[in-house]
Amino acid sequence: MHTVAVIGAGKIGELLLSGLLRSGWPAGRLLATARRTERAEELAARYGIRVLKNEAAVGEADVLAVAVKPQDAEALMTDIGPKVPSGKLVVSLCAGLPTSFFAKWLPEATPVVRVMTNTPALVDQAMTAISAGAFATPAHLELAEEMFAPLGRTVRVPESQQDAVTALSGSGPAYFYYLVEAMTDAGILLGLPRQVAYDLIVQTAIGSAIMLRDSGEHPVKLREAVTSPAGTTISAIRELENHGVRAALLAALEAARDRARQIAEQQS
Ligand SMILES: NC(=O)C1=CN([C@@H]2O[C@H](COP(=O)(O)OP(=O)(O)OC[C@H]3O[C@@H](n4cnc5c(N)ncnc54)[C@H](O)[C@@H]3O)[C@@H](O)[C@H]2O)C=CC1
Ligand SMILES: O=C(O)[C@@H]1CCC=N1
Repeated sequence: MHTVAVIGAGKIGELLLSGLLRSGWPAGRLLATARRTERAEELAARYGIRVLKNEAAVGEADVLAVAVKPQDAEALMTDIGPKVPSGKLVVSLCAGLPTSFFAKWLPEATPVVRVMTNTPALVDQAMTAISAGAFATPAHLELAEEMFAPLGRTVRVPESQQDAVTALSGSGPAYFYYLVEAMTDAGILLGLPRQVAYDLIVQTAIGSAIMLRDSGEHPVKLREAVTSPAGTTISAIRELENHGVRAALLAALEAARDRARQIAEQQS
């Protein structure tokens, strides 16, 4: 079994650590690094893992899961890149950054796998897309899948699609939470107590999501089944169309994809 070091264990790094532990990955095979001492102590106490300095972790682990903000990746790689022994696998969780970004600092031919996961990893329902960089072999992709499969679903995509994936599923949970927040407000507008409105919409979201996953039906069919002639739903749909909600979603995801590209340009 491989030893994985989560380099920069913030929100996403902690999701990976906790997911691996829930899946039975031995604590002795997990390492983490953190910038602040209090954070290091917190992680060690919470998960019973060793939290080391970056240099010690990169020396000891076989797999380096880089989970710092993209804006912190250059400083991190300048620091640790020359100290990474050859033969390690680097798994980047960073939005925007191509695998070629990391090659600049790593020993020649170090395999890099780029992944984009999302926060439902906390409940083992993540969507993780995995791409091979130049030197990553099928065995490296399998190892990355072994790490992320316990957190939810995994899919392989060409690296050229990762910015779109980031816009769609990486940021995706935020759009659904935004929708729930806005629909709860709508319930308040219609006179419902906040908690009642919230409970109604959360259960409706869960039920709708499970139907999307399990029914095998296209979302258009599922929506048509709710939309009665001259009924209530079509009145709401007309307003969504009048307010350009579909066009807003297209523009929003394009903006997220463009921001991922911009992050890469700013860091290169
Ligand atoms: N939050 C999200 O939903 C998602 C985030 N990501 C990606 O995951 C990465 C991390 O994001 P978050 O966890 O949200 O950020 P975060 O800020 O919570 O975590 C990053 C951690 O890295 C630490 N760090 C920075 N430089 C370091 C260094 N030189 N040595 C050791 N530790 C260092 C920071 O102290 C922090 O704890 C980002 O690249 C982001 O693009 C990917 C998918 C989803
Ligand atoms: O907002 C961000 O940049 C990160 C990447 C995907 C989700 N959160």
